[in-house]
Formats: sequence, C-alpha cells, structure tokens
Amino acid sequence: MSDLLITNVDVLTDKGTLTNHAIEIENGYITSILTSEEAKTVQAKETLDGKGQLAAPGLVNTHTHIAMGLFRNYADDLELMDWLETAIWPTEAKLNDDLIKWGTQLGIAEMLRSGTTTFSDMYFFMDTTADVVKETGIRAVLSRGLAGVSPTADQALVENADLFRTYNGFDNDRIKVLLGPHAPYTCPDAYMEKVIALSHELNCGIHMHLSETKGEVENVIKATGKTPIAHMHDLGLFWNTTLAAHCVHVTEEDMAIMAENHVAVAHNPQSNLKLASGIAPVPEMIAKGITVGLGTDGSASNNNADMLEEVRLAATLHKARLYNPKAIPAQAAWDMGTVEGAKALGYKDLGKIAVGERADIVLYDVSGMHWMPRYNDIAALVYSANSSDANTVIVAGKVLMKNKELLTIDEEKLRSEICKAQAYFSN
Ligand SMILES: N[C@@H](CCSC[C@H]1O[C@@H](n2cnc3c(=O)[nH]cnc32)[C@H](O)[C@@H]1O)C(=O)O
Ligand SMILES: [Zn+2]
Repeated sequence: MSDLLITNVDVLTDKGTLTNHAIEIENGYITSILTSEEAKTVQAKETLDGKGQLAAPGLVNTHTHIAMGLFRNYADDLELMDWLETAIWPTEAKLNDDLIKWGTQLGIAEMLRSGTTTFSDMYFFMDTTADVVKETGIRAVLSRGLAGVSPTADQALVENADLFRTYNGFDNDRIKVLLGPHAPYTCPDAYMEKVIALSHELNCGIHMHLSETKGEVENVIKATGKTPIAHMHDLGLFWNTTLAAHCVHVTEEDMAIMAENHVAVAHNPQSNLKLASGIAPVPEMIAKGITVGLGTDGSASNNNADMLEEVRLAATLHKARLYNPKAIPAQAAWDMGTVEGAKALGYKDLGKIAVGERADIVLYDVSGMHWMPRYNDIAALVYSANSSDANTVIVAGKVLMKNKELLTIDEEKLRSEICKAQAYFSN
C-alpha cells in the first residue's frame, strides 16, 4: 500500500504536462505516475484530490538567512557594507534563541505558502533552526555562519561541527549540514585555514558569500594580488563541494576555476539589485558548465522569501542585460529554481516530478484568470503565476500545507510572537 496518492491532477514533467493523472508516493519518493484510470486500483493510506491543480516540483531556495525575516523592512536603501555595519550587525547582536525560533518559523511559513520546499541557510543559533526544521517538516541545508573577526569565532567552529555531527543526513537527508564561512572580508586567511581543516576532518561541504560586491573583490586583490575566487582556491577551499553565494563580480579565470572545482553558485538577483551589488554573469557561468541555483538571501535585503520572484527575475534580468531574449529561457529559469538548485545543494534526486525522485511537490491552483489560456505551463509558472497560487505542499511525501492551511505551524501563535519581536527591536 502506498502512503499518499494524488488524484485527478495535472502533472508537470520533463515531457510536458500530463493532464488528469495521479502521483503515487511511498517512503518519501515518487513511485509511479499513472493515468486516472490506472490509479483506480491503487490502495493508499491517504488520498489528495488534485482537481483543478498543477503538480510541480517544490522550489529550492539555495541561499537564505531565514530568521532575518525578523528584520524585514527594518533598514533599506543601503549598500551591502553600510547595511551590514550600521544596521544589521548591531541589531543581530540582540538576537537570542527564542527570537531565532520565531524568525525561522516565520520564514518557513512564508516559504511553504509560496511553494518552496527546500532552503539552504547560513545564520546563528542553528540548533534552534534545526529544531524548527525538524518540527515543521521542510527540507533544509544548514550552515552556522562563521566569522573569523568575531569574538566567538572559535566557538562558532565548534557549533558548526556539532551541528554537522548531530544533523547531517537526518531523516534520509531532509537535513544536511555545511560549514558556513561568512565572506572573505570577515574570514582572514588564518581562520579560513581552520575552516578548511575542519572540512577535511568532517568531510563536510562549504557555503560562503563570494565576490558579492566590487569593493570586496578590490580589497582582496589589494591584499593578496588575487580575486576572492582565486585566493580561496589557492587556500584549498574548493577541495570538496562548495556553494558560493552571489558571484556577481567574477572574471573568466574565476569561472574556469569554479567549473573545474565544481563550485556551485547561489544566484540572488533581487538581493543583488536591492543592495546595488550588480548583476551576476549567469548565462556565462551556465555556458561554462557551472551549476547555478537561485536564492532569496535574507528577507532584510529582498524583502521576502518568495522564490517565484527570483525565478522570474532570473528569466528577465539577463535578457535585458545582454539584449538577448534567449539569455535565460523560461525552462532554464525554472530549472535553476528547482533541479539545478537541488544539484547545487548536493541532491541528485530532487527537483523534478518523475518516478524515483524525492516527493517534494507543490500543487498550484490553476483556476485564476492569470492561468488562462494554458498553452505552456513552464511559461505560466515563470512569467504569470503568483506564488500564492500554491495550494498544497508536500515535502518528503508528507503533506505540510493542505488547501492553504499549514499543518505543522500555528500561525496565530506565530503572528503574536512576531509582534512581540517587532516591539523588542523597536526599543
Ligand atoms: N558573523 C556571524 C555569523 C554570520 S551569520 C550570516 C551573516 O550574513 C549576513 N548577511 C545577510 N545577507 C548578506 C549578504 O548579502 N552578504 C553578506 N552577508 C550577509 C547576516 O546578516 C549574518 O550576519 C557571527 O558573528 O558569528
Ligand atoms: Zn547572504
């Protein structure tokens, strides 16, 4: 008997949309895709009626600081270093476990409601974040932010290693753990050497902000004679898997290093626009064989965790930059938001609806006027859908949102806790 059967649903597959089909799920995986006729004989513990809905893979947010939703619209219209130094870091100093718990829950509620089923996080108090991930059922790749310039730098390494030992591989890889060296400007070489040594000891991957702003690149070149990518490569950072957030200012040589060392990129178009960082050369990176996923970055620089916005921006931004409507076609943008993002996070069986894939599925309500006519569902998702069309969300075969009701989060309680947090940060 299967665990879950979704019936009467349109299914987005690599070969186009299969109308009025059924998806069978067992042990967190998609075990078959059937016609409605074939599905009649299937026995399942739970059945979901997918009538009027389109089943698509869940979105994969490859770069967030999810609890930063606490600082949504708190400090805007500043460039990165100014924003971090004058607004964000002093406020983050007031964070505690309890606030992180509610900030994380806020982000997860927002992501599930907008069709995201996996996120990759870099932040503080990651044990608490891991707890919330465990309870809410979302999929996550967690890294403890590591800053060598912080007074707690060495303690943070211990915390990241403990996080890895406790959670890496939890629940059949529903949680994975990376080391999170923050950025070249907060991680001096001596500290990076400790991070790299730890990555060898644990056989652990890396998640780091790299080449985000012109200023960062200029400073690293001044100090070392090399770009941040070349410098990190020479330090030995890329020996295992690396997820590099941003990569806005990369040279041809950087891209060659990244391709050769399988450095994957988390492209955060909205954050890069808002912090005036620039536009990453994404079509160029993809052409060189680099895996590029999409991320929202924190909701204090975005200012939401809506991945469909990133998919749309990825599809449109590079067209305008290159005066080329084919720069990132709709399918490529969709893939970056799903299967390519999953690859960037080290999942080989995530991000598609197909037999054998992990069952992270979103059912979109396609009854809205903006869904008519329906010539092409990929184009509809990329160019016309609203993320609030997400109606039902499944992660690892478990239903986490059903007909817009979150089943693992008490939103009333969450609202009241976020109001308290706002009052706390307003003082
Ligand atoms: N430095 C911290 C841990 C870092 S957590 C990750 C950090 O990244 C910061 N952050 C958020 N968005 C960005 C970005 O776009 N670039 C660089 N840092 C960011 C965020 O505010 C947070 O401080 C410590 O003292 O232990
Ligand atoms: Zn970031």
